[in-house]
Amino acid sequence: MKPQDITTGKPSSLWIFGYGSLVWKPDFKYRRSQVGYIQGYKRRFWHGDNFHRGNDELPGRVVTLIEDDDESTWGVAFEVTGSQVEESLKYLTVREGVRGGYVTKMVEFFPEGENQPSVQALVYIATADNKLYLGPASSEMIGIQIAVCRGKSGHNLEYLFRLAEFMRSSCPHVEDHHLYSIEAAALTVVSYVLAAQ
Ligand SMILES: N[C@@H](CCC(=O)N[C@@H](CS)C(=O)NCC(=O)O)C(=O)O
Repeated sequence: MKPQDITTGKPSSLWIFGYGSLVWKPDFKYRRSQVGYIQGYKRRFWHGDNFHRGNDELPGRVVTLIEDDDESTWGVAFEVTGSQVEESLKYLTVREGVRGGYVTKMVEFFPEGENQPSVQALVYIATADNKLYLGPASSEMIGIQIAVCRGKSGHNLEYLFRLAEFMRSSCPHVEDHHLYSIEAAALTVVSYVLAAQ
């Protein structure tokens, strides 16, 4: 049972699992963070984004989680405590929910390293019934789409490259073929554009 504030009944601490922009841009105050993974999901660039990294005419591509019992997804969990709980949830409700179309779920988070106990963590997932959901496409097509999209938070390429940078630096043992094949496709587009200039 999660510790609750006896006056408000609200949780006095909460873990929030990030696997996309949250791993490099949480933008909320937290007590501590921990690299680790969740089981039963794979990360895919199958969600559309018409605000942060795209617009209505050219929606960008961002990540969501797809259920798959044989897969796991690495990212970062952030522990928020006290007033940070309400502040982070209020912020993420807008960033992830209102603007991103994500819904919340509780999952089991496994910190990296020996003998670290798992914890329950809140995660934001965009499901296939979401109006922004784009679904599967080839790495080449996703790379091209990312290479030409930008939104209010910046270029879609930044979103892709920073996630790839996080995985290489913090999870070098993880071979995320989906992520790195899209990165390679986007870099090919960028190299063609630069060569044509
Ligand atoms: N929920 C995932 C994905 C989050 C995500 O990438 N959400 C987008 C909303 S569509 C976002 O916050 N983008 C901010 C940005 O791109 O700077 C996570 O835990 O990291």
